[in-house]
Amino acid sequence: MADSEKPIVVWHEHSVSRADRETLNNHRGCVVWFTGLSGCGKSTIANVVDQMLYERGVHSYLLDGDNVRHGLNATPEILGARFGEEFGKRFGLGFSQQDREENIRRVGAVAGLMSDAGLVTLTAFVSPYRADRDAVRAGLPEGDFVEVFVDASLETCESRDPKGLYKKARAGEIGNFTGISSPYEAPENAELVLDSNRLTPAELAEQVIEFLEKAGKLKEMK
Ligand SMILES: Nc1ncnc2c1ncn2[C@@H]1O[C@H](COP(=O)(O)OS(=O)(=O)O)[C@@H](OP(=O)(O)O)[C@H]1O
Ligand SMILES: Nc1ncnc2c1ncn2[C@@H]1O[C@H](COP(=O)(O)OP(=O)(O)O)[C@@H](O)[C@H]1O
Repeated sequence: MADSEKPIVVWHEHSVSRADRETLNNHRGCVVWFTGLSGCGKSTIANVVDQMLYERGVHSYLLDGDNVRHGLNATPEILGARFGEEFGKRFGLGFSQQDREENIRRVGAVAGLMSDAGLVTLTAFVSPYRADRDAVRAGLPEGDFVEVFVDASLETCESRDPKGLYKKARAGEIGNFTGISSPYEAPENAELVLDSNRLTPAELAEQVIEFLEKAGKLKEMK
């Protein structure tokens, strides 16, 4: 590509800084990244944490895999139904390793912007590949990424199966299904491991809040 054809994008500095926004919010921003098998409890626990933060006056937002895959990172089927099959194939994200990598890259970028805006940003994605999660961590300022492994065995998740997906995956109706026909790489150095085989979502959410408090993320700044 000739130099004259290269797209030119230049970073623009904003006058309101992250520190300004954190002072206004009276707490720090960060990314709390929930990862684990489908059905391990990511959405449920993150939702309880979100509610607890809200009640404490902490500005938070939950990015949830199932929801984000309806909009920003819509699947080929959803996009195809709206804009045509060709468009869906080009821009939609499915569940191949590469599509999951791009899903997590984009979510990491959005979560980074939201924490820069001073929000405690909660994310609930299977995010099965260690390298993808580590890349999100590496792209954020030191200490911003709090990895929370929601640890539930495949047996536990399969017995919950609220959407009937494991049943379909076992029957071969869904391919590349995490834990069945696609890998899950558990974190090796997560900030927090939640025992979702034994404890309730409320107990586990309490552990997340305690961690955030100890890590100084909820500290008053005024
Ligand atoms: N093949 C396959 N593997 C895993 N999960 C599947 C699959 N197909 C559909 N689903 C449903 O999509 C949800 C996972 O989306 P994510 O964006 O979190 O996945 S990933 O991080 O890109 O791996 C996941 O949601 P949760 O059950 O809430 O985890 C499933 O409901
Ligand atoms: N710690 C837990 N103990 C028992 N049941 C749970 C727990 N966490 C979640 N559940 C239940 O398991 C199912 C799957 O939870 P969900 O939050 O949708 O998982 P994920 O988002 O990881 O797919 C739901 O029916 C939820 O009520």
